[in-house]
Amino acid sequence: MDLLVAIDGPAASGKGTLSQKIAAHYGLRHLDTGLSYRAVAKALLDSGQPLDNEEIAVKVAKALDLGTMKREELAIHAVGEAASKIAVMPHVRQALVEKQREFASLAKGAVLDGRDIGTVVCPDAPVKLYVTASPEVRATRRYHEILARGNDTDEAQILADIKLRDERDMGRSDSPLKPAEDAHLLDTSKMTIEAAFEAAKSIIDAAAENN
Ligand SMILES: Nc1ncnc2c1ncn2[C@@H]1O[C@H](COP(=O)(O)OP(=O)(O)OP(=O)(O)O)[C@@H](O)[C@H]1O
Ligand SMILES: Nc1ccn([C@@H]2O[C@H](COP(=O)(O)O)[C@@H](O)[C@H]2O)c(=O)n1
Repeated sequence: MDLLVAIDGPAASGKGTLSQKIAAHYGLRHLDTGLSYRAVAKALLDSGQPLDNEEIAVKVAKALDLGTMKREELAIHAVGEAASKIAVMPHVRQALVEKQREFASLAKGAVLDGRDIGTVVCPDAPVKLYVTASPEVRATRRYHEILARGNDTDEAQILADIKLRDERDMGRSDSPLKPAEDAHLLDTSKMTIEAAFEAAKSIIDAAAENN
């Protein structure tokens, strides 16, 4: 299917899980754009460089090859926090958005997920979803995810981090996280992964019929 699906939402809302399932179901390529911000942040952390120097961060962003990003290496909670700090920098965003748009245009049908896909990266996408869940539900999901990876963690701290990250992502001046005007809202707080997928599928199938 030649279809572009834009999925946005806050941290741990389930947009990545949903995007993967949608991509597999419709035979589309998938780009988790959060990984690109994480990759830049991790490269800076690993090389002992500051997270608040835009010039350095832009160089790293421009050199990034989206094809080399490895989810397992970038999934660490602290890398997500660092990513949201460099994501406030307009020139870093510009460099990454360029690569993300290229992915979207080269692919014959794709799912992109992130924070600004429906509003900035692919504003003309025919299907846009804004996936959300309460901060408490998201913190509990992330807590269990970290425990399942065999790491110890503190759920209250995760909730505090999630709230801070929401503030940073929704409050920045460049490309803040918000639903596109034509996005379908999907609150998964009380939905299983399967139920969320079924709801998303109905939205996508209806949109595909109308196009
Ligand atoms: N509807 C759901 N019910 C229960 N657990 C869910 C649901 N959706 C996702 N999860 C789980 O919640 C966790 C976070 O999901 P996921 O990684 O997809 O979120 P995300 O929005 O992509 O997060 P991030 O922005 O931090 O990458 C995962 O462990 C996933 O399995
Ligand atoms: N399109 C995007 C995607 C991500 N970000 C920033 O990166 C952080 C990490 O993203 P995850 O989805 O992997 O959690 C996120 O908190 C955002 O600050 C972005 O700005 N735009």
